[in-house]
Amino acid sequence: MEKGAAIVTGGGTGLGLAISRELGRRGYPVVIASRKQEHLDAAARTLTGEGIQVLTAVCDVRDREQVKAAVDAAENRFGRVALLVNNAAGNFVVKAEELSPKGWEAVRGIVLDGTWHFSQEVGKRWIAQGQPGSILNIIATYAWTGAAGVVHSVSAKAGVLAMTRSLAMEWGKFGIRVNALAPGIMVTEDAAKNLGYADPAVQALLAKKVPLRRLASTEEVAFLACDLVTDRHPYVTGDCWTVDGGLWLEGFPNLRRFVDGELGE
Ligand SMILES: CCCCCCCCC/C=C/C(=O)SCCNC(=O)CCNC(=O)[C@H](O)C(C)(C)COP(=O)(O)OP(=O)(O)OC[C@H]1O[C@@H](n2cnc3c(N)ncnc32)[C@H](O)[C@@H]1OP(=O)(O)O
Ligand SMILES: NC(=O)C1=CN([C@@H]2O[C@H](COP(=O)(O)OP(=O)(O)OC[C@H]3O[C@@H](n4cnc5c(N)ncnc54)[C@H](OP(=O)(O)O)[C@@H]3O)[C@@H](O)[C@H]2O)C=CC1
Repeated sequence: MEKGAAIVTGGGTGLGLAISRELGRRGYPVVIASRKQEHLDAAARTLTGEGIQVLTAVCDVRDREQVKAAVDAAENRFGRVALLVNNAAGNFVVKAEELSPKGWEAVRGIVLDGTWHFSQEVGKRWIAQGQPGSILNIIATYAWTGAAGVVHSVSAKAGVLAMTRSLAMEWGKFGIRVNALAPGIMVTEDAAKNLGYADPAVQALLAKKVPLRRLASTEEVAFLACDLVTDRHPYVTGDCWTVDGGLWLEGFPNLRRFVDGELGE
């Protein structure tokens, strides 16, 4: 039987691309949604070349109308959406006292509002259609520990974790599962640039802080993400799985020290 489609926000780059590839390998047509056509086109070429069915949707997750259009396009092309992965994010290191209202708004809008827009848009359709579904929200361990230097992202990811648990409770009776995944540090292009760890020397320092003594690959995180969002674990809902090599137990790196020039201790 044809599987419903999987929507992956931010599916053109980094972890989102790895998740899209793994879902494709598991037989799901994927809909990759993000702002930049060039990200989507490059990813679509790669995935199509690997035999995966792909639809691209140019979409800013902060804009409800664009989100609705993306879900409409997914349904028109593949009949039904079965899975949603809210992976899109924005982030940069900033001193809390210097963060501008628009900087706060940008990160909160992408992470918290974007996750809400897509979740409600697919959730209400699943309920109206009498169909089950599964949502996975990509967060970070600092959603529960807090972290210095990224107050906007921390606050938004904590909101997403609370949203995950709340929607799991409300929508369980409709057969809708809602979970979260907290990856460890991965070297993806924009994250490494925006958060200041593009330099391999900095990556080596970060790896030393991880109990498993290495950073995460997008592939290993994607594998767990796909286990959680697909029907491999049908009794898991409202939970957050961590795949970070044990880093959060040691404490997330203090990014404020990076902007204050106190790197290296
Ligand atoms: C080392 C160990 C690591 C270890 C770290 C380990 C990883 C930690 C977890 C990682 C989590 C992630 O989410 S990684 C995901 C990283 N990926 C991304 O960020 C890709 C997408 N990012 C973006 O598009 C942009 O960076 C972002 C700013 C978020 C959104 O873009 P927009 O076009 O919407 O916004 P803009 O108009 O450019 O900017 C909006 C406002 O934000 C301000 N702003 C933008 N960048 C700013 C900056 N660097 N510092 C201050 N302020 C900034 C601008 O000045 C604007 O405010 P005004 O001047 O007042 O107008
Ligand atoms: N990298 C890391 O170490 C960690 C990452 N994470 C989380 O993993 C996820 C993936 O991050 P990663 O792959 O590293 O980073 P990327 O920057 O590669 O991924 C972010 C994606 O979000 C998309 N995006 C950004 N803004 C918007 C928007 N307004 N509307 C739609 N799409 C948008 C981007 O595409 P486009 O530019 O085309 O819009 C991009 O594909 C994020 O949720 C991040 O918070 C968590 C812990 C650690």
